[in-house]
Amino acid sequence: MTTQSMTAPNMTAQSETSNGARLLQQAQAWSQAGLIRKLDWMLAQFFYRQLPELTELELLAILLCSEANGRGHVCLDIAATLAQGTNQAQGSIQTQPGRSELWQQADAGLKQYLSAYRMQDWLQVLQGSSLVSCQLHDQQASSNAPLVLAGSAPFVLAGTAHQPLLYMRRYWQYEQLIGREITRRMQAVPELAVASVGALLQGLFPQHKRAMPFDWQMAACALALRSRFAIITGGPGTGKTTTVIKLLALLQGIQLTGQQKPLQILLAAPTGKAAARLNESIAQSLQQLDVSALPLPEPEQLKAWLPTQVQTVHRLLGARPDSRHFKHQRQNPLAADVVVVDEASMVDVELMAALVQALPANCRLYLLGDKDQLASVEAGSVLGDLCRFAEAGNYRPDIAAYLQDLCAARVPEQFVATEDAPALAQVTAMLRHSYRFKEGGAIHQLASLVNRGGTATEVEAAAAMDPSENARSAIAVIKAIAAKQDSPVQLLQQSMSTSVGAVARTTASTFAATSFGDALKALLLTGYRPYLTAVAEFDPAAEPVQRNQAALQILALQRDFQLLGAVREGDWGVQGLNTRIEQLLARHDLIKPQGQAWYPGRPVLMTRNDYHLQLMNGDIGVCLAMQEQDSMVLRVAFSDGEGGIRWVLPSRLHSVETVFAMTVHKSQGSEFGHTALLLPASSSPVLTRELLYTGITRAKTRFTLIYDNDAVLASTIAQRVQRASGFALV
Ligand SMILES: Nc1ncnc2c1ncn2[C@@H]1O[C@H](COP(=O)(O)OP(=O)(O)OP(=O)(O)O)[C@@H](O)[C@H]1O
Repeated sequence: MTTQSMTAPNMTAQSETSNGARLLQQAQAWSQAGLIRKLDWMLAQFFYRQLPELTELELLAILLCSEANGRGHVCLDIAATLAQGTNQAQGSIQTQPGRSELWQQADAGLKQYLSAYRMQDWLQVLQGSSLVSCQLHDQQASSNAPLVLAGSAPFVLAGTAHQPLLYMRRYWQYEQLIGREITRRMQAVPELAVASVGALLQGLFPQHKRAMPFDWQMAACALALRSRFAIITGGPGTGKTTTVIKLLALLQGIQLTGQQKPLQILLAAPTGKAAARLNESIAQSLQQLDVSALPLPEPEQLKAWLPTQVQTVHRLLGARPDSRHFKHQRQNPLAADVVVVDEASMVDVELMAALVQALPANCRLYLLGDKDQLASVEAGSVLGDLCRFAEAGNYRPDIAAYLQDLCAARVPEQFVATEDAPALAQVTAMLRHSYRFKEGGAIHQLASLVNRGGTATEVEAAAAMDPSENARSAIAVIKAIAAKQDSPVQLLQQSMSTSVGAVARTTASTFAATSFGDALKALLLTGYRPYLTAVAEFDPAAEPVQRNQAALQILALQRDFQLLGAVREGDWGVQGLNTRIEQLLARHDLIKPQGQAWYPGRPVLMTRNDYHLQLMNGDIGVCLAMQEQDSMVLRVAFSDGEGGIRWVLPSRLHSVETVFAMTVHKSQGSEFGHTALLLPASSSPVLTRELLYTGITRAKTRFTLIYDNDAVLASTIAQRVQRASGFALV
């Protein structure tokens, strides 16, 4: 491909139609260069074939809208695209070395296309397009407006004239649906007998056990009680599960007091792994729940009314194989009075829309999650968008007074706002104190520092003018945290400059030796040795009970160390790492693959739900050899979530990958004893503060950051995930 083939449009001489054809030619080159996806180009081409009269700008809009969806945006933010030009477009680069020159050319070509049009041109063309329904509205428009179906055009132009947003129609409908359902639930404030509720609340949060004068966990319960929709957000270990169990106890306590039947409560999480983890922490929270001080005739009865089983959101909704549609939807809603979704940051806009549609009208919906974690892999960042008031509180004076009544403590002044503070803020609670990591503990310190972009306080973070400067100065603090004696945070600098060409020239056997430095090798060998030693000691002929116990032990040891990668592909992507780690472990006799895909000790990650095998996306299993009758066979051991083992034939596992290393995205919803995160050598759009924060917060006891240079670390801290959406509605 030549430079010329990717150059800019000639807007003047040609007719619009032939410009359209030329744009598609360019788009093909852009997709070959990795700037956009093939799908984006093909979509624009499809429309052009159907409607050859489409103008260049309409085709460009289709192309960029599709490309934006591919990067997780719900819509194309036209103003941001025009303002940021290349920066915005750079988000689509898949860090694939060797592509960069072509990519730069493609990027320059696209930039020229963008610079040829002003916002007015976009608005004019899109408003007049047969492909676009126009739903532009004034920012002040009522959020209670009924859902307008916007005809049947495949695209919808929404937002405002200053910030127009172009949607593929279905994404626009998802947003409308979610907004409408949330607004409806927030407006339907249930009747509360404040005095008796206050007594129950005081019983669950006795004064002497409160960590600080104003207990945010208690406030979260109080806020959620008065609404059919609420959000509880907070970092790891801030007590989201503990709080929601108390909230559910309160709701059932109110039922008991009023001699009503128990509420039907359903608990869900987006992945099997997250559901399994929530199952464990629910069990722990229930055990710790002290109901003795509750003003009820038989307080212990309350515990029997609390749910213990968590399912995936897909299972809850009744997913159908190979279908986007669920068993439960508007015509066949869930039988539930309360639905709680944990790890809600991982729920994408499509799944959230399916969920809210499946709720009966009076059902309460509570979302829990860490707003600062990476958003869902699919389009949308629903929790992050809905949590935009969480830091500041923004409670109206009447809500602050209500909280003071119920919690017998004043809401700190900085969190109280004016009468017209947004409705969403009144149902959002942020838990601000970590009980798992010692406050001031090194991992917690590191996570907070990264989360604030290197600034000392949240207020400074919000006001930061130069994120790069803050991020650079944060590195000295990170080094100081790691340098403390016995620090659970470790920094490991590793040269990662090996180019793809060099890798190709290196034989497989010498490659690992040259690529992993001694310190990294030592880290990996120490990390994997305990579980691989247990695999080697696994007795293939043991009785089933002993066998299961040994397998459970191996799975627990496997979770003690996990390497996380920032990207999938490239020199230091997860796929390459897994291959090289296998080679390293084989050289040290810790595994014996002998050229086979399946071998004892191979850890595998489920990449899709498999309902037949009852295995969920995110489940991790370990391959083990065992004796069956007279022959040795391989079986993969997965936890069954109830303290037992599910043994699966390797040949039945179609959607698995080796997981010595996994991506940070896949690690969401999981925790590991020692977590090591590897950042690649050069900055890329995928290296963001949210990614680093998510990686750090997977660590329970130790965290190691493997990185090449300070610059990549600084740019990772400075760069934020920004996803376009129209959730300014609630
Ligand atoms: N108010 C509290 N006082 C003392 N300990 C608490 C309190 N709240 C929570 N904890 C403890 O802190 C730990 C973390 O709590 P919990 O699991 O509820 O947090 P979480 O926010 O749900 O965590 P995760 O990050 O795993 O989602 C638990 O051991 C819990 O018992």
